[in-house]
Amino acid sequence: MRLRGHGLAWSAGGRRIVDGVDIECAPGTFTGLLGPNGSGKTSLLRLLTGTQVPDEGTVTLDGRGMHELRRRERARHLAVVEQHADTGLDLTVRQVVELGRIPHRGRWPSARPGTDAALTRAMRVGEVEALADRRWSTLSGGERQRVQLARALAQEPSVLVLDEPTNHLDLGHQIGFMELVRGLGITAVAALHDLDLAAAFCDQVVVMERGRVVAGGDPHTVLTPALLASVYGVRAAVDRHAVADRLRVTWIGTQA
Ligand SMILES: Nc1ncnc2c1ncn2[C@@H]1O[C@H](COP(=O)(O)OP(=O)(O)OP(=O)(O)O)[C@@H](O)[C@H]1O
Repeated sequence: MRLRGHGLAWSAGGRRIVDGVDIECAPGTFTGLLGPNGSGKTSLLRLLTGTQVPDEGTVTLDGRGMHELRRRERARHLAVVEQHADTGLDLTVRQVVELGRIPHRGRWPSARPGTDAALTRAMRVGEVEALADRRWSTLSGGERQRVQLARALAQEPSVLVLDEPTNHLDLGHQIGFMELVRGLGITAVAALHDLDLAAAFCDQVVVMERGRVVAGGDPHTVLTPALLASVYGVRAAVDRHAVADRLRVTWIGTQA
């Protein structure tokens, strides 16, 4: 599905947090949303998912207004992995993942646990089968992130929205997570801080600064030393790693 935000603006605390943003995520592509702390990435994602209503502008999913969709219908198309997700209840991992099935079957928990193929698949793909009977409250940060991804996968969405999904993950799981999201072949958009991961896995990156989009497009075109200096205030070299054959960002220092 095509996710599009047009002319999006949102203010809070007397300040423009998102300021005239246009963004388009083509079907089946992976978009990395980049930018310094406080630049508006989470706020923009909340507008795109319909969690927050924009003051100005529109969000559409395959041309239909996000707010025309009923909550359940929206949840059948679009899944969200938030930065600090919490269930509010002390559920087991299997129960948390099962929450993702509610939009499809309208009830929870399942009458016959283990018979839902989508649930079983999401547990397997998210690599959380071994944690199935553990209490959510006892999980590590990285384990919680993987369980939230499994819950989102259980929704069988066409669009996946992720807010800093790799921030608690070890190196192997970071790479595995990005490979997994890319391999799903669905429309995905993720706020990311790791520029190397974004360049390696995203079809396009969109860079925010003070609520505005300041650059967007192919990571290799967008992630230049000049952009990193102006947006992050960092002197950096950008080259292609000889062995990995991937774009590599090496920071040299902050700008004097
Ligand atoms: N409800 C709110 N009321 C007031 N200010 C807010 C509100 N929500 C967000 N902000 C402010 O808006 C700015 C953008 O926040 P946002 O969380 O979208 O940034 P971000 O790019 O996701 O940051 P980070 O990389 O640190 O996660 C911040 O300065 C934040 O303090």
